[in-house]
Amino acid sequence: MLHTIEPRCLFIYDPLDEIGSQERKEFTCARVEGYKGRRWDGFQNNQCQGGCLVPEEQLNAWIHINGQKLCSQGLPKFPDLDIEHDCRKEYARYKQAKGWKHLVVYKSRIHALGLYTSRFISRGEMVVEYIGEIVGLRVADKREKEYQSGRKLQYKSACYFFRIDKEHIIDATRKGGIARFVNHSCLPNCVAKVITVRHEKKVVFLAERDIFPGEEITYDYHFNHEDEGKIPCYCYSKNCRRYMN
Ligand SMILES: C[S@@+](CC[C@H](N)C(=O)[O-])C[C@H]1O[C@@H](n2cnc3c(N)ncnc32)[C@H](O)[C@@H]1O
Repeated sequence: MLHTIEPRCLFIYDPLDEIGSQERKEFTCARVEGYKGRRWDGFQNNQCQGGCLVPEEQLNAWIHINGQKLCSQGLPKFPDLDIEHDCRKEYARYKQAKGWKHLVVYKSRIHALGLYTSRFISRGEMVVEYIGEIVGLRVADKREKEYQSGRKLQYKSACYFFRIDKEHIIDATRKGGIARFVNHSCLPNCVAKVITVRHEKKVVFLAERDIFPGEEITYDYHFNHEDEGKIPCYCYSKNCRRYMN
């Protein structure tokens, strides 16, 4: 399947609409792939607003490793997403507190691997940064073909491109962080946002609501609806649009 990295293919998505601003940006996850879904083995049936809870013993293991408490008591309060707040400050806080330490890559019932939290995350908190190589469209096009060709088999089944603006893509395929494992949901618990820190663009995922230990971290990929071929969605949320594009 093809990725949507050409400008004409990409949906112009404004995450700021979702957090109450009129300002428009142009970025999204740049990935298209058909997938047949997976059985729900190993997962509890109790859903949390489209989230996904891992088996309890697994969660206990993570909490044991991370030394985290299951509840939000004692954690600092973060501002509501409706209220304008300084994302750069939140970014600095995340970096200082090593905010990614509580995130775990684990099998997902949505697709292959997913990213989970082992601790409570408050609404408005920065969850993770999408890290990778920043490349131009031409390089991204070339790499896309390379990844899709038989030569790089390990990258064939998943693509880790995130478009940050008209000219740049973050490629997390070979050099990337754990945010590349964040799956799409039609009822996500995070929203993606591009911020500028010291003249550099960063992609950050912010919690759109409180997220509980064991929940899978998700955001809405906002794939372009005009892409040829429908890509089935397996987010299993109650308002699933059935297709990612
Ligand atoms: C950035 S990867 C996400 C991580 C991926 N699960 C992995 O294990 O590498 C994006 C790809 O995951 C798959 N995916 C993510 N969310 C999905 C969903 N809701 N339904 C179907 N496939 C999904 C699609 O193949 C998509 O192109």
